[in-house]
Parts: sequence; C-alpha cells; structure tokens
Amino acid sequence: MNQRQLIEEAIKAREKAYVPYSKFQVGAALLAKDGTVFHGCNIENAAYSMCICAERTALVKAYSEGVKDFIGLAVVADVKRPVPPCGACRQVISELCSPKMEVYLTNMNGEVQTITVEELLPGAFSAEDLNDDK
Ligand SMILES: O=c1ccn([C@H]2C[C@H](O)[C@@H](CO)O2)c(=O)[nH]1
Ligand SMILES: [Zn+2]
Repeated sequence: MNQRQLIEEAIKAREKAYVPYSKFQVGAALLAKDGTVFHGCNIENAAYSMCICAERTALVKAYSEGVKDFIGLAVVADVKRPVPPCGACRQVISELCSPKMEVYLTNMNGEVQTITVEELLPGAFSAEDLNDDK
C-alpha cells in the first residue's frame, strides 16, 4: 500500500463521519506494519467537548485490537490547506506512533503535506517526563 492508496482509504473513512454539529467530515487511515488499514472518522456529541477526532478513532481502534506498529497515517478533510491535526491528536499520535513515522495531511483538492510524528509536536510531553527524577 502506497501513500496515494492510504489517502484513498482516508477518503473512504471520511464518509462515515458523524458530524451533525460541525458538518466537518474528517477521515483517517492508519497503516499497520502487518498491512492492516484502520479507518477512523470524527464522531461528535451534543456535549461538544466529547467529540472524537478521526485520527484518534483510528489509533484507538488499532490499539484496542492489539496492533501497535504502524507505517503511516493519512488524514483528509475538505479544507483549503492539508488538514492540520488538533493539539489533542498531536499529543496522542506522539505517544502511540514512532517519531519517524510519516503522517500524510491532505485535502479534497489532492494537496498533500508529509510530516513526521516528531515534527507534528516538537517537545511533546511523554512517559520519560513522568519518570524524570530531576
Ligand atoms: O484533524 C482534525 C481536525 C478536526 N477534526 C474534527 C473534530 C470535530 O469533529 C470537527 C471540527 O473541529 O473536526 C478531526 O477529526 N481531525
Ligand atoms: Zn484531533
């Protein structure tokens, strides 16, 4: 599976978005090392702060099935620039994906920005900080 194909999977995942409030559909596709692709979409709630982003949906689906090794993540929305993940997702991606893994940020115009996990959130808070004895 190449970058273009993973983006196609994210476009398919986007169709499943549950977005009655924002009407802003986001899709994600997470490629695992074993070749499995996990789809994610955003899922909103009348209690707005409970909204779950597409990226986290895909990651939680994979982790909950015991899959933890990934090759890439594609994210797509219908926006002017390749869709930027929110801060919460950057934090979760930083913890659950390897620093050098590539993330493909895209839009429906076919623009693609390739960025690594470590570039998404430089200086991310991590488990090492918790264990820091100073
Ligand atoms: O990268 C992003 C950015 C936003 N959203 C969702 C959250 C909310 O449902 C809607 C508007 O912010 O888009 C995502 O799923 N991923
Ligand atoms: Zn997010």
